[in-house]
Amino acid sequence: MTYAFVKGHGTENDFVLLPDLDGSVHGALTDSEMADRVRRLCDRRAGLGADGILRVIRTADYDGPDRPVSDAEWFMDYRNADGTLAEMCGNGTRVFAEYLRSAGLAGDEITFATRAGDKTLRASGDIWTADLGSPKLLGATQVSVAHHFWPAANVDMGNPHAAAEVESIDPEGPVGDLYDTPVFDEDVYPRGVNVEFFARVAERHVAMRVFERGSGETRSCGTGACAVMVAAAEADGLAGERDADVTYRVDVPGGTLQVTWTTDDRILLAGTALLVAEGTTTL
Ligand SMILES: N[C@@H](CCC[C@H](N)C(=O)O)C(=O)O
Repeated sequence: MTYAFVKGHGTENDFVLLPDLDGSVHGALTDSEMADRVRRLCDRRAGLGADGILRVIRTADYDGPDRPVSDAEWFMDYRNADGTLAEMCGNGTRVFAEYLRSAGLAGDEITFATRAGDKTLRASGDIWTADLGSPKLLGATQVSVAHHFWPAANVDMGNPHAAAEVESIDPEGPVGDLYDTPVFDEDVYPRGVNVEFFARVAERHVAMRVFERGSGETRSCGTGACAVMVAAAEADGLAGERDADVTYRVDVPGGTLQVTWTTDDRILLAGTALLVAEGTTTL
């Protein structure tokens, strides 16, 4: 079977988009067949290569796991490179919105469904800003790599994060090459976790690396950048009531994101979204 794909990325967190505009292209697959297809597509040697898949489907046509309850026309069916489902993908929301705009299916503002609820995005030129809703600060936890241990903030952005402040994110330092999953508390995160390491660059400016659940180390993670911002802001005493919005610059290996925590407790993630290729595949 041959079907269409589009390749895109947000700060080099890359995705294969699968337009499934009437639900008939991938809808006939069982869950395990779909997971196999995702792994084949994301394979960086034998496939197209991606950190995850964004299936573009009408909410009413989606009949798979975690069916959203939403009046929004479109559903972002996100899957990690290992075939697992995730609730949310921050960079993915921008790339998904850019696809809908470029296909003439949306304008500069759109609300669509995700497994973590409806999300609204607005574009200004090639920068999309996603309103990812209120973060949940769930206390302190711990992560470790190669017998180095760090306290981490447990932040829920719709999906789970452990954000650890470190002296340096240099791969030559204690954080290392992040080939393997950092050790985390499985009682706190029974369904796995995305682990971020961040270091201070300047006031309200941090740099991070991430090991993503289901994808390994990636060049960027939007919800991870939000979790890092929330952890840094909490450490800076800004997690309580704010009388003005607070913005942090978050550098990732693939670029730069801006994260704003508003006075009404919403997290706004701003960054680029680029579509770089389209074609057909038999994978
Ligand atoms: N890269 C994404 C997060 C994708 C999901 C994550 N790996 C998970 O399993 O929760 C982002 O930009 O937020």
